[in-house]
Amino acid sequence: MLELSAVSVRKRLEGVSWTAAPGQLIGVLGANGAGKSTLLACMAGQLSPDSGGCYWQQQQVSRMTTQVRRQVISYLPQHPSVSAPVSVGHVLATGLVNLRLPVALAERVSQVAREFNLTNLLNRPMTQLSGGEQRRVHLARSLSSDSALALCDEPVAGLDLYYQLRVMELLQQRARSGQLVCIALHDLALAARYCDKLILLHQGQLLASGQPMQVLTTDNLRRAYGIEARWWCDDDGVAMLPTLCKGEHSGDL
Ligand SMILES: Nc1ncnc2c1ncn2[C@@H]1O[C@H](COP(=O)(O)OP(=O)(O)OP(=O)(O)O)[C@@H](O)[C@H]1O
Repeated sequence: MLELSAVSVRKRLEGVSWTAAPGQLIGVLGANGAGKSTLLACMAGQLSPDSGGCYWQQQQVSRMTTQVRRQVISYLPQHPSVSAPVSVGHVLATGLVNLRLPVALAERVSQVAREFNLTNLLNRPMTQLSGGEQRRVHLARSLSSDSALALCDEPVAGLDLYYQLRVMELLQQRARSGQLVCIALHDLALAARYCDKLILLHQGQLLASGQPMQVLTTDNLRRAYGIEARWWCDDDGVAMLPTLCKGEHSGDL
């Protein structure tokens, strides 16, 4: 069980509380600057809260050793960086912190590469990939470990439509196999279609949480984003047409 209890972080997040059980795909939503990345970084133990706490199986994340945290939590930040000109295969292998045997490691790297259509890129340096290809490598790396909690900040940003759907399905599969997966997301239709539960932030505070259609209400969307939304749903999925609210805006444009 993941439990956030009245977490506040340097005026960027204020008193956010919620819980989530393993086996769920959780979407963290909100306008630019709402606090999504701050929340994920805090859950990953990259930022320590000023007050409150983030607990995984009753252990405070900020008090875990780095080694334990890397075994329990995989975290894909919004802007991961690779400083050295390393190959795709090398980046994938560094994500497999829980595997020690070289044969098992090599097999798992091939498997992950196949899953994310990266087999042909395994020997290429990261610096020679397109933005979307680099994103897929980072995603593959963060989802390749058998950590119990996976945190991904905007996993589908910069991906084409095929890979957006493919990645959302993979994230859903991870959740169905028992992982707790939390992602920050801007696409509300993908959130409605794939996530089990949504957390909607507004100006660093929790505006709503629950099942997608309980959270994505007209009032909440107007308040959080300054938009009106029209929805279409059928057996194949969910689509949304957003329009700006007349005479008001949630941002600072
Ligand atoms: N390193 C930092 N130091 C101080 N304030 C920061 C820092 N990073 C972000 N902030 C501020 O904290 C608030 C929340 O930022 P955060 O990155 O969590 O938003 P977000 O919801 O992820 O936004 P986006 O959708 O634009 O990625 C914003 O007001 C931002 O300006």
